Amino acid sequence: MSNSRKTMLTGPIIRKAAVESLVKLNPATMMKNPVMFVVEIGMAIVMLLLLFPNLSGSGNGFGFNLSVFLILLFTVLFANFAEALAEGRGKAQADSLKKTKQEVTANKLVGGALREVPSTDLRKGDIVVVEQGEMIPGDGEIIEGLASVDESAITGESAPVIKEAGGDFSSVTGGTLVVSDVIVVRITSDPGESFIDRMISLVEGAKRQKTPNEIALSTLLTVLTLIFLIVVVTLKPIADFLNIQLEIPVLVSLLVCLIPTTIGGLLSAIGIAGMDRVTRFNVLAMSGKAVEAAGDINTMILDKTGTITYGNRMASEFLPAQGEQESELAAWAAIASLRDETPEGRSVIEFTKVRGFTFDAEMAEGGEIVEFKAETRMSGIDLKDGRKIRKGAVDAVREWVQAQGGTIPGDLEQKSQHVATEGGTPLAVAVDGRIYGIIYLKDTVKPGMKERFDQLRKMGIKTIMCTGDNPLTAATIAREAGVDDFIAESKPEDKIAVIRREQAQGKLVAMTGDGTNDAPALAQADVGLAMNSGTVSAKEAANMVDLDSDPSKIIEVVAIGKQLLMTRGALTTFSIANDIAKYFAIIPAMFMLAVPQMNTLNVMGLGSPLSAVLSALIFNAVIIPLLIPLSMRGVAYKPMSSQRLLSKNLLIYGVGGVIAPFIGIKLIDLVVHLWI
Ligand SMILES: Nc1ncnc2c1ncn2[C@@H]1O[C@H](COP(=O)(O)OP(=O)(O)OP(=O)(O)O)[C@@H](O)[C@H]1O
Ligand SMILES: [K+]
Ligand SMILES: [Mg+2]
Repeated sequence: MSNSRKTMLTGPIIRKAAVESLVKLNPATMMKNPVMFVVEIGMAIVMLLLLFPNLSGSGNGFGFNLSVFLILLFTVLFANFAEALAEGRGKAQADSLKKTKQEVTANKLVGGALREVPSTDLRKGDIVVVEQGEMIPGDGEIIEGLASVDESAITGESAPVIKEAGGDFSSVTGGTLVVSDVIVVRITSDPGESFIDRMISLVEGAKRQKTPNEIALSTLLTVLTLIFLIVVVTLKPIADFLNIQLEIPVLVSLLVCLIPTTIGGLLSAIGIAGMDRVTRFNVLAMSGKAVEAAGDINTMILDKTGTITYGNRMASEFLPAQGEQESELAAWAAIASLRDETPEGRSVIEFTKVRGFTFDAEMAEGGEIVEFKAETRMSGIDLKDGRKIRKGAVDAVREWVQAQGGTIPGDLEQKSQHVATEGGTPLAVAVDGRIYGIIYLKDTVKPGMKERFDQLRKMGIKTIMCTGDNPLTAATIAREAGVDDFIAESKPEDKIAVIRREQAQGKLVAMTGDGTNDAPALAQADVGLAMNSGTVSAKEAANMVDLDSDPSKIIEVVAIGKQLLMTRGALTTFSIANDIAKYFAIIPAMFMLAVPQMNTLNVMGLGSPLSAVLSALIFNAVIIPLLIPLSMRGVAYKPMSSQRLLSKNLLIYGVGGVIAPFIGIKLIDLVVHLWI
């Protein structure tokens, strides 16, 4: 994983955050966080009383008021610090990304000749030539050639990757380096809209918008704050009427202790840190909403090949049909694969050679290539002499042969079933109306898949495996990997159908994809994770991009999303439970201040009424920085059902939240009482 994305909380980031927390005191900024804004106003009122002591009546003395003022100031600063710290890490990443975004000279193709232009002048649709040792000047798609590209600037992965025209590995990113060969690239983004630009603004949080969940929660917190504000403000005239003296700094302290300052101070840090965890995992989420949606996923759609299995389906056996020769089957299989650049195609040629079979490569010259398509599930070549050669999914080839009036060998079914029950993929090979036999493509389920699917099941997530393979292979792999359900012989449009079906039942669906034909499904899914190696259209349709191009990462992304939602829930519970406990410290103290005979209310045995108020206020302030590490790291997460999670968290953070202030305030009071 990238070093730049592993940015730690270093000294400079912490120092910058400290300065930022002062800058954020600006009321215009504070207003965006109503809970903390109320604290700031309270602080301003107490400051006025400090400056103009005549404004209030007798008062509890300068020392007390100064203490209240300072504690309130630190309460706001702590909250600002939490947010600045969370933002700081992103800004540091953005800085390191900006360094990679240097202007380079591009070789633009204009009217058949090359012209040198600055990369910033490139527009969508321009064609550039990039040679060995040169930086790719902008995002684009290779239209000619093949090259190995060092993408470490964005992925952090130092091993170069092969990029080539056509297919699913044709997209290149500006700022990455061509380490060998030459490619012709069609630019696909205008200046300022490139992938790196988007990455920078994402990690910088420039375009950070509150997610629907966050908005709902902050609305709730604002309403709570308003209610307490009204309660506390009306307390004053009532007390005056009863001739009970309630000092303004005490009322402000009461208010600040009652309103949900802990979660109010940490809320945005939790959200930013959640996004940050995803980024450090080398996944780019286009919005916080996408990350949260990942946490709420009910259904996950996974490809078989490359996601659940390694995906390097290799030819490993030729099974000639009855009466056919293995050598002939091998030769036709190889000729059908001569121009098939898929891993499957290459492996057929490779295997034919390994087995020592020969074939006449010249036969293919002048022929018309039939590329592999997920829709037809076949590939091959139409020879110059009129013969048509195909290899592909057994049912597809069978239909193709029958359509030409050919016959189907009696043992075809049994042989392909044999391959399928072992979890392999059978490819039938045919020339015109004659089927020569079957190629056995082997693939292996990635280790640890069963455990991961078990975890998903515990989280209550249903997994559906989609594959273009036949039902028997699909069933074997599904069983081996432990997915809940599978769809075999699926075409790209079937994925959309599955997603729509699940969504119609009110489910949130996640999927991964890389090809152009995955793009509509990626857009339809609530969480669409595209592979960085994939096509531009797939990446644009998705709301997340995995820079490491590992489709099975979707499982961890869901876990990170869940952790974000849980962290927010846990700290909200803790915060509100805390406030409840504070009543017991501060309300008796208030009345004891006014009516000393009410000493029996001092259930916590606190030193004095004034030290009780200050201790509650200090606890209220320091709990914020104490919880910063938890907000940034996220609460510990074990896969289990939402129901169990909820009750577990209510127990830990609810009960813990009620108990903690009693202990904390009591301890603080022991020290504070020495001064007051
Ligand atoms: N290069 C190829 N030439 C001919 N047929 C192929 C080739 N590659 C795959 N096939 C056949 O086409 C079917 C569909 O392939 P496709 O890659 O679309 O889906 P898949 O890899 O099986 O499923 P997924 O990638 O969704 O897990 C395969 O099961 C196989 O039978
Ligand atoms: K509070
Ligand atoms: Mg595939």
